[in-house]
Amino acid sequence: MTTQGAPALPAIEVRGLTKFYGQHRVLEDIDLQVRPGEVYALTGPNGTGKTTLIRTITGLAFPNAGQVRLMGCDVHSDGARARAHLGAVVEAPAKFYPQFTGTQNLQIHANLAAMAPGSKKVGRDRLREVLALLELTRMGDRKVQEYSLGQRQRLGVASAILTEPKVLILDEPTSGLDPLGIGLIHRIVTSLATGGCAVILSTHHLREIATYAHTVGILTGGRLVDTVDLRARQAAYRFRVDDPLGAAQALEGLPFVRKVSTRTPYAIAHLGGESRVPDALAHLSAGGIRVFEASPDHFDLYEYYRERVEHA
Ligand SMILES: Nc1ncnc2c1ncn2[C@@H]1O[C@H](COP(=O)(O)OP(=O)(O)OP(=O)(O)O)[C@@H](O)[C@H]1O
Repeated sequence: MTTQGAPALPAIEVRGLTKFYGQHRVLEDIDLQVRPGEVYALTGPNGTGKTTLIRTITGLAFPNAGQVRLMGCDVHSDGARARAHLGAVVEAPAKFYPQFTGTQNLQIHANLAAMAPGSKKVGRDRLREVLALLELTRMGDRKVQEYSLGQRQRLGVASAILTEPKVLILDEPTSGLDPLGIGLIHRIVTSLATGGCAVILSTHHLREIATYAHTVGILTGGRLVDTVDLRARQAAYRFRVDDPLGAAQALEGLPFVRKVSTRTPYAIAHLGGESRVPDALAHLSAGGIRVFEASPDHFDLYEYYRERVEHA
């Protein structure tokens, strides 16, 4: 993700999105932005609107109010140009022609993608490359009807990344995958984001997502009730001390301390990084605070989510 100089413009921009099914409001005034290189995980209880939001962001469903822009193009009024930047799996597992092989299905997808304005041609090398990336080389010449659920799921991700999109949107990409398959998807998503791709994925796998997403959006009852910046949360350290309030006062205002709070018997400080821990300890000692323990204050996304959803 871009961290220096002017922040990159959002690759995905959702403003004031509201959607009804009949009288039922499924999405209410959703705003979100995802920058190039950012992984945004969308989570929330069953039936709260994640798939509807993803369908609307990808242009498959129309909102009653609001706007979605992909790389600056409106996905509903300028759909072909907006989707030229997009790779997506919106229904899991993705739909394929069961009587054709995995390679043939990817070729069909590549041919359709080539019709989009400004698209580049996908060669056979790229087909082989994505099959290898998703560990499907051995299955490439087999009919999709012979694929397991997990293999079909991986073929869906292969088709989504085939054209090297700038925006990748995946609805529950790891459902039905075994632990190694889940790890594989995470590695692929991370590597695409490192290359500048903006990613939205919906998931119920909170503990895994906490290890590599940058941002988590919590959707309940069709409202985005919280947006959690995971990197900011994970920069916290806790100090077990004899006087948590005194420790917080000693740390507050130091140039490398971004935020301080207390949770007896701890003072929690958001530092610029691990290298600042000795500096913090020196200041605590100079302030007459006795420190018994210093450690990273791991953010428990699952616990946070539970509280947030229960009190939404
Ligand atoms: N085509 C439709 N017509 C009418 N109601 C719909 C339609 N699709 C979804 N809904 C309703 O919209 C709400 C949100 O559904 P959605 O599938 O977006 O939830 P979700 O958060 O993705 O759920 P899950 O975690 O179970 O996949 C639900 O109440 C659902 O019944």
